[in-house]
Amino acid sequence: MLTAYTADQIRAAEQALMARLPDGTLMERAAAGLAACCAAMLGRVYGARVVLLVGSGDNGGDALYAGVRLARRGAQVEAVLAGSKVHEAGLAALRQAGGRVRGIEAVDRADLVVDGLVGIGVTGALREPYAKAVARANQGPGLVVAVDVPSGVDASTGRVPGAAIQAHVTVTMGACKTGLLIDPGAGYTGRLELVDIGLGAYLPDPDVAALTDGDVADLLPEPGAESDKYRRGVVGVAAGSEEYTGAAVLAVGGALHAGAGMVRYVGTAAPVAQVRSHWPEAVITELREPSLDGVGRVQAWVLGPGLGTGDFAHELARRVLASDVPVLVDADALTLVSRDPTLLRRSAPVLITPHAGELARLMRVPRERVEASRLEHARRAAADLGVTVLLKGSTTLVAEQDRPVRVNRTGTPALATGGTGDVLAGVAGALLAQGLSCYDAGSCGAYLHGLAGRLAADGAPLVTADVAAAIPAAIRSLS
Ligand SMILES: NC(=O)C1=CN([C@@H]2O[C@H](COP(=O)(O)OP(=O)(O)OC[C@H]3O[C@@H](n4cnc5c(N)ncnc54)[C@H](OP(=O)(O)O)[C@@H]3O)[C@@H](O)[C@H]2O)[C@@H](O)CC1
Ligand SMILES: [K+]
Repeated sequence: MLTAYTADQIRAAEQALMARLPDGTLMERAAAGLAACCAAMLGRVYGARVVLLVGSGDNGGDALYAGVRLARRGAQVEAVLAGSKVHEAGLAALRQAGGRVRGIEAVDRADLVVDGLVGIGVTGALREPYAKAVARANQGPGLVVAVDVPSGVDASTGRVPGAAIQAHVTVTMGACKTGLLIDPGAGYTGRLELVDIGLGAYLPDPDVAALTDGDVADLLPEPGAESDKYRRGVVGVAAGSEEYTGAAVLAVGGALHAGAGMVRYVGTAAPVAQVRSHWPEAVITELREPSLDGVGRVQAWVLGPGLGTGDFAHELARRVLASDVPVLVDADALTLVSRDPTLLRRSAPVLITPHAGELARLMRVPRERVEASRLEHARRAAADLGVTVLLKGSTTLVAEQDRPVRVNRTGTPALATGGTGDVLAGVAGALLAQGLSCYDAGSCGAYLHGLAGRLAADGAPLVTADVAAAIPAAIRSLS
């Protein structure tokens, strides 16, 4: 599990650790780790041109002391001092090691730019001259390594209120910061490298966490020898409509490939015909009325993809949500719920799976506000609605009250095509039916869906049906 922390949590841990160590020890450790990463990026240190962007705080200090180490190995190190003050001891050490102070034009001929403008101490949008320095470094020819956090990214939230460094690599000190995992900040981070400075024992419960292959393998249920279809979980799928038949096919496909013991599909004539021809193994009830009479037992429901938003869909949603099993609420069902919030008054668990626009509608805020502060809105929706929230996007978040928000890091831009959300709903619904909590089903579902998207795309555009088909390969790839 990759865990991440807010700036306040990091600062508290650093203070506790620093109290037990001689002055300067942590910065020395940070600089040593940073210099090693820079050397690895450069390949050959001797003769390389390294430009340090140095702000007025300790983030700049880290950059200066890393510069000292690189200068001692023969790099030509130049420091651009952007702040009103500078870490004086660090600058003196750099000068002594042969480093020079230069203007910002130095970045135009750098092999490597080390961004030490601001770290966890930033507040608000970058001021001048930092913002101009950032723009020039981003356009320059050199590789860019961010110290601790790309300057301009809020370490605690991932918000990017103005200019920000676009890093190839971010070398983060002690522990990962939340803002490096959450968009838009995650998009500025590049490859993430963690330098151990001994903070581990002083860290509290994480703010956010990202699952790894091993975590997901441990969380997924393993069908034992005695498993029958009921024990492996029966998932009900209420999706598709006369207008939208494909969503039903994709949601059922996602559920079947994610290990559901059985899928019971309910829908009207047109989607029923499609589901029947694609998935002969699905057990189908054709609906003339919005009723679940005679549908049989399920352990969880997937509700909403392509369902429509008329009276029929509303009544069917009401009946599904009146059941006493977990329900995953997606797509059109989210529209129904935002129009009629009483639908969510139930005691069994609910997992909602909105994208930013759908969450904005549910929370009655502008979409841009959700996009800019995804973490805050996912958390708030979970608390206000009393449900588990899976907020889709380039980094999908799963929020539940009093738990670290789970961030999914397996996503791929290839998945930004129509219908992939229907597959995800089926996958996560199948995991719910197999007994996973909303929190685990949502985060494992997003993880597998991302892996399957990568396998299905394999460097080329993908066909959505291939994502469902790649779920078993994604599960096999975990071990
Ligand atoms: N503590 C430790 O043990 C360890 C800490 N470590 C390192 O220290 C870093 C934290 O250092 P920090 O606390 O000095 O803050 P930091 O990120 O350098 O920024 C503060 C400066 O930024 C400025 N500034 C703020 N907002 C701004 C804006 N919008 N636009 C422009 N400027 C702005 C503000 O300037 P001022 O307003 O004072 O002019 C202030 O002086 C941390 O990320 C890690 O790299 C490691 O060595 C490990 C051990
Ligand atoms: K930085």
